[in-house]
Amino acid sequence: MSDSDFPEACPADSIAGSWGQQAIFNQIGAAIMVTDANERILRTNEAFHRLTGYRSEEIIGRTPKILSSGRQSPDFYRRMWQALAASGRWEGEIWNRRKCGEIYPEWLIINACRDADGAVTGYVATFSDISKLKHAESEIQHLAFYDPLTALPNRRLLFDRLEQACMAGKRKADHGALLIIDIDNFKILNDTLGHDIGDHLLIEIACRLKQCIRECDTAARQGGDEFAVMLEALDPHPHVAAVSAEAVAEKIREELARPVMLARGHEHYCTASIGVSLFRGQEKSVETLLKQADIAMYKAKEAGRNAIRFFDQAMQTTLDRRASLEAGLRHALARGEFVVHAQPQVDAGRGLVGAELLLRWQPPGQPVVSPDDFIPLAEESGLIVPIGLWVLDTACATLRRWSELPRLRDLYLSVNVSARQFRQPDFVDQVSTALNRHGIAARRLKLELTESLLLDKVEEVVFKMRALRMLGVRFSLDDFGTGYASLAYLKRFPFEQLKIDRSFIRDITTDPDDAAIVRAIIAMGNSLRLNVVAEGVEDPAQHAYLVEHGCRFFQGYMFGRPVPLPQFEAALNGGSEAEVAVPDPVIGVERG
Ligand SMILES: Nc1nc2c(ncn2[C@@H]2O[C@H](COP(=O)(O)O[C@H]3[C@@H](O)[C@H](n4cnc5c(=O)[nH]c(N)nc54)O[C@@H]3COP(=O)(O)O)[C@@H](O)[C@H]2O)c(=O)[nH]1
Repeated sequence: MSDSDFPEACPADSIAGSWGQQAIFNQIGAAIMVTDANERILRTNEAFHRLTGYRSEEIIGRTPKILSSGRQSPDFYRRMWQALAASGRWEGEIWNRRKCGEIYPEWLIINACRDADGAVTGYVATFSDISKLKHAESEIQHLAFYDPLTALPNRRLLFDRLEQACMAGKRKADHGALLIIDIDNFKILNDTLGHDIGDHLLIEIACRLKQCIRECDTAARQGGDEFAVMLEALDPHPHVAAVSAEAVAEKIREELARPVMLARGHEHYCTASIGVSLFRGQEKSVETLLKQADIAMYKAKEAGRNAIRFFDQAMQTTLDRRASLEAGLRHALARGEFVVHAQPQVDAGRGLVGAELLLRWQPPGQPVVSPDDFIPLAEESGLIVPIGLWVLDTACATLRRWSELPRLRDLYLSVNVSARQFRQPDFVDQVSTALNRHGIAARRLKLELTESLLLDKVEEVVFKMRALRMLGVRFSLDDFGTGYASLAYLKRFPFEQLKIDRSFIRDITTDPDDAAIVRAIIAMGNSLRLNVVAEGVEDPAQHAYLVEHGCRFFQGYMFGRPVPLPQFEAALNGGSEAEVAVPDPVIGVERG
């Protein structure tokens, strides 16, 4: 039965009396209470007794005040009576008290009863307990705004609170600070010890973060191993605010560095990289603030992790430059602004065995942009996929041309393949399409991969490499020594070549540690039957040392700097070879 079932114009006692059949009244699921015009209770039903705990004889003749919880203000009741007087009806949420003293929320509908002259003769109230509904609502609310694992506010709630803090900051002129806290090497812990242990660590981190901040601050989990802390009302002076924020960041860093006892007896030492950005009022948007703190956090990572970095103007300048570079990069391919340079690779007798193709970006009217500046950007934005395809296609087209020139047809060409490009599901197809389109021998194409690619989804990487090896394509491991892969680990991957990173070659004749590392890499590489290439060879002393210790292939300024591809081809194909700066060039055939 709904409230509309009650007649609008009828005397209350007639409802009580004429519906005299208490049995019918009692079958109604909602609690019902009928009062006279003075609010004296005339009649109630079974549902009323179940809900309030009062029996009929305890309640008849009393007023509904007996149910009052005291939670509603006098103003609330004033408005309720105004509505009843005006429209004869009121509906809303109200907190009442059961006989046992328990306070509960109910949805209450009151209809005024009037006689034929329109005078109020009483009221009929129907109500139901909405505790379960409220509980479900608050659970939904919790799930929407809190992280289920750590019970910390989630990214959404943090965003709301940042917006509120910025609005409050405008009035108070105080600076606040946002700290982005990323747990170093969390992925390794998760992958090696399992997700349960990873979860355990995240919960412990959440507890420690809460201990480091004041009641008015917010600690949140952004997702994964990234947390955030919002510090409010620090100081009107940015320097003072920065000092306070740094003190909290340092406290967090120290607190997180204390050992954590994980399940199965693992004692874990955790470090964190923390980025800080100050804010005041609405000087910047919350999106900008989050971005800035994030950039500062990446600076902390770049500084070797376990560090704190503040976002500052220099970082903003970098950000602006990156944004304009990215905008330009989006059109660079379509506008034909990319070119490739080639750098020779030689054997121990200085015979040319191949070349590496290196990408250059030449925006019109501007200086050439170094790949070190635009490749990371292209990777982040995904543009590396079409750009990498273009390089691959250019390499195949070049090999096709070379195949018809006797002095060049035995050379191989190496191209760099970024992790994101390699991870494309159709990467194998992309390579084989490029090979077929130009009809070249796949063994002349060498793909340079870096160690970082080998640390994740190993089976997938091996599968793709094997598929391409079956076509004849060869693989070179680039920048070896800078990552984490050991030579034993490398045995799983079908590499044919290994390039010692140039940072080890630079001081090889003066730094005994670098020299020892290089000797070990050459010895192990040779024993694994890999062609070891030393890159970055700049002078004869480095070259002599490398030859003496068994290195057989070389790349570096000593044998030729990267030059535009047409210049490289012209020099080798009948032109002046000195232009390629390959001293004593002997066009050789690759060994091994
Ligand atoms: N995913 C792709 N990455 C690419 C591509 N083209 C280049 N790159 C990567 O960019 C990084 C920088 O490259 P670059 O500025 O071209 O530097 C190369 C050489 O110029 C430099 N080099 C070579 N010899 C010497 C030397 O004797 N001294 C010295 N100081 N530098 C030297 O080394 C770079 C070659 O690096 P590598 O590829 O590791 O062999 C670089 O990481 C490129 O990989 C591309 O098309 N796709």
